[in-house]
Amino acid sequence: MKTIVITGASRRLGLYLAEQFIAKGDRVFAISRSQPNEFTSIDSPHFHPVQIDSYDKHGVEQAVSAISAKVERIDLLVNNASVFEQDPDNSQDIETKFIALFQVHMLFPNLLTHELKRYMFDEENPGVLVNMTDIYAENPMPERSLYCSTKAGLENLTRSFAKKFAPGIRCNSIMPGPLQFLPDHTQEQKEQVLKGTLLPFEAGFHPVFQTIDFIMSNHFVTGTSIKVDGGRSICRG
Ligand SMILES: NC(=O)C1=CN([C@@H]2O[C@H](COP(=O)(O)OP(=O)(O)OC[C@H]3O[C@@H](n4cnc5c(N)ncnc54)[C@H](OP(=O)(O)O)[C@@H]3O)[C@@H](O)[C@H]2O)C=CC1
Ligand SMILES: Nc1nc2c(c(=O)[nH]1)N=C([C@H](O)[C@@H](O)CO)CN2
Repeated sequence: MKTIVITGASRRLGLYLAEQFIAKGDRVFAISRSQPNEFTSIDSPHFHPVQIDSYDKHGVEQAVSAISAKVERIDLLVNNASVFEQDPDNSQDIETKFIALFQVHMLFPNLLTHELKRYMFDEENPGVLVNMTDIYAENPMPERSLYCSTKAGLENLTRSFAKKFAPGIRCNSIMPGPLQFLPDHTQEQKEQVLKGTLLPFEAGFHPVFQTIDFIMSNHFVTGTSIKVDGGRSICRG
């Protein structure tokens, strides 16, 4: 049984990963700001919801307090929480929005990783860190510059972590493409995205689970990023 910590676990990819690892027989600490109904249907003594107030320093303290009381070893930390928002129309709102995105995409993952690394660091059996970034970290959408730049920051942090923590922790990122649209995506937006994707379909979340499984099983992979994007990153203009 492995011990897995996932942030942003209340819905979509985070929830999917939690369910998959529980189904595999692993122990999961699901960090989220809310306790969705779906959590009650995960009927396992190895499922541990960890509720936090927000993705900031206080939230890290809440998560670490709950997790450290129950673990001696963490095999995988997935920094998954994310805010997918357009840039504000009003430049006066940039500071507030930028700080919020920085907190979720960079500060929280950084602080949480540093607080939990003592449970992951083992030169004989390195723990694994996976940061969820985005293909748009490399080739940004100008209308989402705050989102893209903070995801790019998480990309860079991942490489720093790989250098800092080797050989005791292996640190990598996953850059997804269109996994699953959000409810507020219009049909036109969806068609636009898939038209610019070599494999033009919503992949769903399983390809990310498969990629994490690969990263965990391959002991010579660290400091890199794996695109799971249907070829969108070489196709989008
Ligand atoms: N879905 C896709 O097609 C793609 C996804 N990705 C990346 O993959 C990861 C998972 O994607 P997906 O499941 O769609 O992510 P979501 O947009 O569904 O958000 C995931 C989690 O992030 C937290 N979150 C969302 N909005 C906010 C907010 N405004 N303030 C604070 N926390 C928030 C929530 O955590 P909580 O549970 O605590 O509420 C939520 O469960 C993300 O890092 C995303 O950037 C990248 C490219 C494509
Ligand atoms: N936190 C999120 N980040 C991203 C999402 C999402 O739903 N939540 N979705 C994308 C996809 O690119 C989607 O918009 C289809 O293009 C990017 N990041």
